[in-house]
Parts: sequence; C-alpha cells; structure tokens
Amino acid sequence: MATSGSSHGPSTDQPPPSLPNSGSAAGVCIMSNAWKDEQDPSLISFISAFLGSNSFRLNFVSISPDLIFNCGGVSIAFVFVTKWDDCCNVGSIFNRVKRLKAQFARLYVVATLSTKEQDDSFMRSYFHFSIRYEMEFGKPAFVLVTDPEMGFEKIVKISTSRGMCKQQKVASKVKVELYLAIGSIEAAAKTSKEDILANTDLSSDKADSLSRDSLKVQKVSILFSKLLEFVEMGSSVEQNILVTGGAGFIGTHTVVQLLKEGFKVSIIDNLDNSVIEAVDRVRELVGPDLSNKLEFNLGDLRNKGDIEKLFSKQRFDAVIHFAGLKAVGESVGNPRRYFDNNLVGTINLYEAMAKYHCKMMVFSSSATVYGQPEKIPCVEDFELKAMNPYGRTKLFLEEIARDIHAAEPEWRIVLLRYFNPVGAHESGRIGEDPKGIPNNLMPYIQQVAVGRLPELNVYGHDYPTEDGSAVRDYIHVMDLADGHIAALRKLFADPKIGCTAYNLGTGRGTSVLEMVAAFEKASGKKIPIKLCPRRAGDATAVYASTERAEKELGWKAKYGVDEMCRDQWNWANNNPWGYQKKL
Ligand SMILES: O=c1ccn([C@@H]2O[C@H](COP(=O)(O)OP(=O)(O)O[C@H]3O[C@H](CO)[C@@H](O)[C@H](O)[C@H]3O)[C@@H](O)[C@H]2O)c(=O)[nH]1
Repeated sequence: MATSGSSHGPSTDQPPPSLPNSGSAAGVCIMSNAWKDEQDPSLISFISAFLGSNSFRLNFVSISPDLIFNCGGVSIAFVFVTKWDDCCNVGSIFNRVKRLKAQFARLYVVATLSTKEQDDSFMRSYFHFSIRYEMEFGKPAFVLVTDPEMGFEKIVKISTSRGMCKQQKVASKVKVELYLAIGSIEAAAKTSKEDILANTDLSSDKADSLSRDSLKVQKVSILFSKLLEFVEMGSSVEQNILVTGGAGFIGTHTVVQLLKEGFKVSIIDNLDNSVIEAVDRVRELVGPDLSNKLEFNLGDLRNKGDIEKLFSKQRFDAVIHFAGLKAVGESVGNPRRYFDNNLVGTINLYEAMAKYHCKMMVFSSSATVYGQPEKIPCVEDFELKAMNPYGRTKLFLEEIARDIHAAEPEWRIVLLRYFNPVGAHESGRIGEDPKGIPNNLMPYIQQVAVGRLPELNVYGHDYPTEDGSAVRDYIHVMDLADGHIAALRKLFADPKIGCTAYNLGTGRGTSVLEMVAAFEKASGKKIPIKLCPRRAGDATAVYASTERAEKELGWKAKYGVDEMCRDQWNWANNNPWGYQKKL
C-alpha cells in the first residue's frame, strides 16, 4: 500500500470520494508519525481528506502499529510491511508483530509482496518462524498483497477464509462491490484517456500517463474505502466474552446486558452459590435469538482442566471475572477455603489467559479494599488495607493484577471496586438468592418482608451518623452491570489502560435505618427491627468518589434508593424463595 503512495501524487482538484453509508463521526483513525514520515506527503493529505470526508478523525500520534481504526470502542490495528527482505529484516518484522499481537485483539499485517520470490520467501519464513514468534495460524491475520495498489480483493478473501469475517454475507457483498469497483475504475480510466485526447492537443503518451495518474488516485481511494469497510466489518464482528461466575447475582445481570449489547457470552460457574435456573431465566429474559449467543459451562476455576477445555475450543476477546466467595464471616472461620477459591482460581485463570493470548480482564474487586477509610468519599488512590480474609483475597488479587501488568505491560486489566450492590432486574425474574441466612442487609430485609425471617437485626445504633446507624453506598445491580459494559469498552478502546481501578458506587451514602424506611415504602410491608450492638469490623460510613469512573469510563449510576428498593421488592414478591419453587 505504501508503495502506491510513493508512486503517485493524487490531484488536489479531485474531491475525496465518500463511502455510501458513512454517517456522522464514524470513528477515529490514528496514524503513526513514523509511518506518515515514510510516505509521500501528497498521499497523507489525500488519506486525511478521504477519512475526513467519511467522518473519520485522523490523528497523528507515536504508536507502534501503523494505523489504528477505532469504531464504536473497537480498535483494529494495521501494520504494513512494504519491504520484504528475507535475509535481513524478517526477524524484526516478526518480533514487532509478536509484540503488537499481544496488545491488539484485532491486528492485521498487510504485507505487500510484489514478486513470486517474495511471496515464496514469506511463506517459508512464516512457517519457519511461527513457533519462535508464537504465531498461530490466522492470529494475527497476515494479508498478503501482490498488487500493491489493489490489495483488497485479497484482504477480503483471506480474512473470510480465516474466519475473521463471521458475517460471510457482508464479506461476499464487499467482494462483489470490489469487482464492480475495479471494472468501473478501468472503464473510467479509459474514458478519461479518450476524453483527454479528444479535448486537448496532448500526445497519446502524455494522455496515457495522465489517465494512469487518475487511475492511481482512484485506486487509492478505493483502497481506503475498502479499508474502512473492512474496519467496520471487523468492529461488527461479535466479541466473545468469558464470564466467570456468570450464574451469580451480579453475573446474571451483567450477562443480560452483555447479550443485549451484542456480545457473545460463555459462562463458567461451579454453581457453588448459584443455580442453573438463574441462567435459564437469563435466556428467557433475552429471548431465543440472543440466548443462542450464550453458552453455559459447569466448571471450577480451581480445576485447570476445566479452564483449558474452555480456552482450547474458542477464542475469548476478554474475561469478566466474578467467580469467588464473598461472605466476610465465613472467610474468618475458614480462610483456606477463601484463599483456595479466590486466589488459586484466579491464578489458574491468568495462566490460561496468558497461554491463549487473551490479556484483557475486568475483575470484580470491592470497596472492602479501602478497609476502614479514614476519609470519605473513597478515592481510588487511597491507601488500601484489608480487614478480614475475604477482603485480603480481593486486595491480594488487585496486587497480583498490578504485578502481572507491571511485568507484561500488554495486559489490560480493569479493577472494579463495587460498593453495596442491591436491587434486581426490573422484570423481577432474576435477583440475589443467597444460600442460607443472608449476611448482607438487603437480602435480609427482603426475607423479613416475605416472612422467611422474623425481624432485622440492626447492627449499631450509636455510630456518629445522623440516625446512629452505619452509612453505605448502595448501588443498583443494573447500574453495576452497565459499569461492566463501560469497563469492557474501555479495555477494547484504550491500549494505555494498563491496570486501573474504578469505584462503582453512586457517590451517595444511605444509613441502615434509611434503607429500611425506603424498603417499607416500596413494599408496603412493615419490617420489624431489633437494635443490636455494632457488628465487628464494620465501618461507620463508606461511600464512593465516582469521578474517575464518570470521567474515564463515561459511566454514572442512574438509579436511586427508591428504584433499588422497588426492584428488590418486585423480585422478592415474585420469588419469595428465590429460584426455588418452594421450600
Ligand atoms: O442483618 C444485617 C446486615 C447488615 N447490617 C448492616 O448493614 C450495613 C451493610 O452491611 P452489608 O450489607 O453486610 O454490607 P457491608 O458490610 O457494607 O459489606 C458489603 O460491602 C462490601 C464493600 O463495601 C463488600 O466487600 C462486602 O462483600 C459486602 O458484604 C452494615 O452497617 C451492617 O452492619 C445490619 O444492620 N443487619
């Protein structure tokens, strides 16, 4: 492609063509400064005008790929290999590709190989070096272009055959259009030479060369229009997300939102604190079409074989890692169970992700990592400490994530620190269903409301708060689910995300007694309470600073306490025994 750029100067009087369906703000194209400097300036200004007229903003930045297109949060990176010299530069090319492959889930290497010798040499090297440079067939996709000025027939063909374009129909449509485009360009070029001869007194040679220039301009414009279509196709390919613990409370709500947002989802869950009925209800909520994009795998992250089975049969673009135990009291009595489940399971998961080159993770952390915060609201860069073995597992896992990223910077990890998740899906079909006596406030209140428990113990009525009860930042589980989608999009869109923590809370504190009152209002039920001493380890008041999530993830909680209680009650009222039919 670069070859075509260096061999012509697009005429400035020719307006850049537009793509037929380009709407406003199609996306951003980031072009490497170094790559730009190697090209003919007229090519760059042509590309710039072309992208502009197709609503793509072009930025010149120091980046490792030559081009990155970002459409709708999906980054697609391109590298152009225009000089193939098998005796000198093969190692550095494959090295660069190896590095970039770890950073971009969608990386395409467009190699212009104009001669048969270059093509043969490339093939030899590809197979020879594939193990040393950890290439897997099709990952990344190498797009071999023999005609440097017109490579998109190949691009579409190769990408289709390698299964990148899952939407075969789109690919074949592009192919047909491409053939039509080639035909019409050639026709246009011929007309143009005849026009020149008929309307000027230029020689046949001069007219020939002028029409060839015009042909080249049109070829470049077609090349770029096809590149954009290719990018759009790439961004519309479904991303496949592995959700560990996807049958649980936050997991099910997030899976519903993921499917609605067009992601393909695989759940792995050992059903330790959840039931398969919850997944069936997710299917019912999203309907049969989206349900086809959901796969359930019974498995335990502590068992490496279960994870291997999953990763060896499909590629995941990212993992949302919910699986883990979360009862503070139980963790104090049985810390080994917590370390085994939460730590060993996660370490196994990281191993498999690294092996299969899936290095994007959204991790369920918790506000518990702030311990007893000295100040409120809690800001992400506060000092972290844990108060119990459960909290320690979250803190260790955050540290592990930071260490992995420090050693292997290509990892992208978002740590989501949840405050107090409550509420349920508005349908009342899915919600929280803890096994045994609930530890947390809202499930407890809910069970009192439906008559399963006689009264609520209010732990602490002498806190230095307005009504003496402790203050927390309750957040609607649907807001939390949307926070995961925002985090995932951030992972895909931002190669510089590194390992970053975000609070997911509302930024508002509500006391235990205020929560009881809001639930009574929403349910019309009286919740009998018993004022009890403080619960060991409880903080007085904890709520989130939401600034970072708002600014960087573009996410903000929508629901207040009234909606949380309304939806929690709707779930409780319709499912007094949770997912069980009756007790
Ligand atoms: O039967 C109950 C249960 C709770 N509370 C009080 O309600 C408040 C909220 O308690 P709970 O729902 O147990 O949440 P937290 O103790 O704030 O802990 C939650 O929030 C943490 C993050 O802040 C997470 O790490 C934990 O997993 C999660 O349980 C606290 O003041 C409790 O003392 C009661 O008064 N009675």
